[in-house]
Amino acid sequence: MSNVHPKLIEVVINQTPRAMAAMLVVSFAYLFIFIPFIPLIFIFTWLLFQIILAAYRLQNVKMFKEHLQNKDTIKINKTEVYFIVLNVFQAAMWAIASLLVLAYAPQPFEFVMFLVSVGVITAATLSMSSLYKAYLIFIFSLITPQILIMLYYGDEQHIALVIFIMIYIPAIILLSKTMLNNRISSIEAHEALEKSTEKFRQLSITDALTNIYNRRYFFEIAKNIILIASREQKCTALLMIDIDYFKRINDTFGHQAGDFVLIELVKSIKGKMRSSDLFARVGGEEFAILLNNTSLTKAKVIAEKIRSMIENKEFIYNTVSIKTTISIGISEVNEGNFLLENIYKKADTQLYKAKEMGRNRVCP
Ligand SMILES: Nc1nc2c(ncn2[C@@H]2O[C@H](COP(=O)(O)OP(=O)(O)OP(=O)(O)O)[C@@H](O)[C@H]2O)c(=O)[nH]1
Repeated sequence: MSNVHPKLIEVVINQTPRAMAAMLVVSFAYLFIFIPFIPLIFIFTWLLFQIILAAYRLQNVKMFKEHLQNKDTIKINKTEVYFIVLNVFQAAMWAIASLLVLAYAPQPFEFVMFLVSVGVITAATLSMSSLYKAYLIFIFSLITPQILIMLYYGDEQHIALVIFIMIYIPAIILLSKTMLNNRISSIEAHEALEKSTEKFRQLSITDALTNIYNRRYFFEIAKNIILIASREQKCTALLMIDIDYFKRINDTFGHQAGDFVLIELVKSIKGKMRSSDLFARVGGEEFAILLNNTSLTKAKVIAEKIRSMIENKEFIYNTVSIKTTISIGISEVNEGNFLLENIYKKADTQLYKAKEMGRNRVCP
């Protein structure tokens, strides 16, 4: 990414249109104040350039938006350089405005231009200090001609203003730096909060042992999937899987070996699933798989593949080989059966049947 945080660029994107509107208001005020003194051709050409510059700066903001969206670092950096160039031009326009006043308007109108520059710098502190480099270049390009003009007059009042600006500029830079640091801290705090919220969300929907979804999340999401499937008239099937005689594994090899079998079994089944399927641990050694876009016939084939894979698998725990089997009950979503509770109950009944029929089998 660019050296500047995208959120800081977003601040500039939001502020620039307002800053341009204010800049044009001040430009028109300049026109009305100095029209009696400055030749029309100069003052209107100057105003025209200000309007063109404002249009370019709005276009610059659009480019920032586009490149931020595409996360195109190189183009963001280029747009930042373009932003700085446009700001230097903007500062130059105010320098030209001051020179026109110097050349055509009587004293003490140069003070008006001085105040305008101080006003523009103050506004820029609010609108563009997020792009700090650009901001510093802008304020120095804007204030240097003013200092030179004040020094050119050289009397007490003008020198007093130079002294004022020598105090004001460091103060406003300090203020802008504080504002920038506060913005960065609040962006970082916001990001940290988003990360921990996401982490908590993940924890709240995931089973800690097997890392697949938990029962609560399964019921939450399965309802929506079934609703969409029934609306789109797509078939969906539910597999209920239970490990056979799992208690024996715990009793024979220990609880940790049981945990190991659960983890490895989940990994193996996961390898056979599509990303659109919903796989969850719904009980101690009980799992549910909602197969999206799958008919009962297809679900039977998938269930049989999973069953035989587990039957043939050796779970090697600390050099000890553990063998196990699973029983699977199936039910499908159809016109008369699209309530999750009913579908779940049906699959559970079929699972119970599979157990009764001797286990290690699929019961549709
Ligand atoms: N290691 C381990 N065991 C668990 C976990 N959750 C549940 N169990 C055990 O799973 C076993 C389930 O036993 P039962 O409900 O009797 O079922 P089973 O022995 O699998 O027999 P059938 O289901 O009838 O084939 C119990 O001993 C539970 O303690 C877990 O997270 N880790």
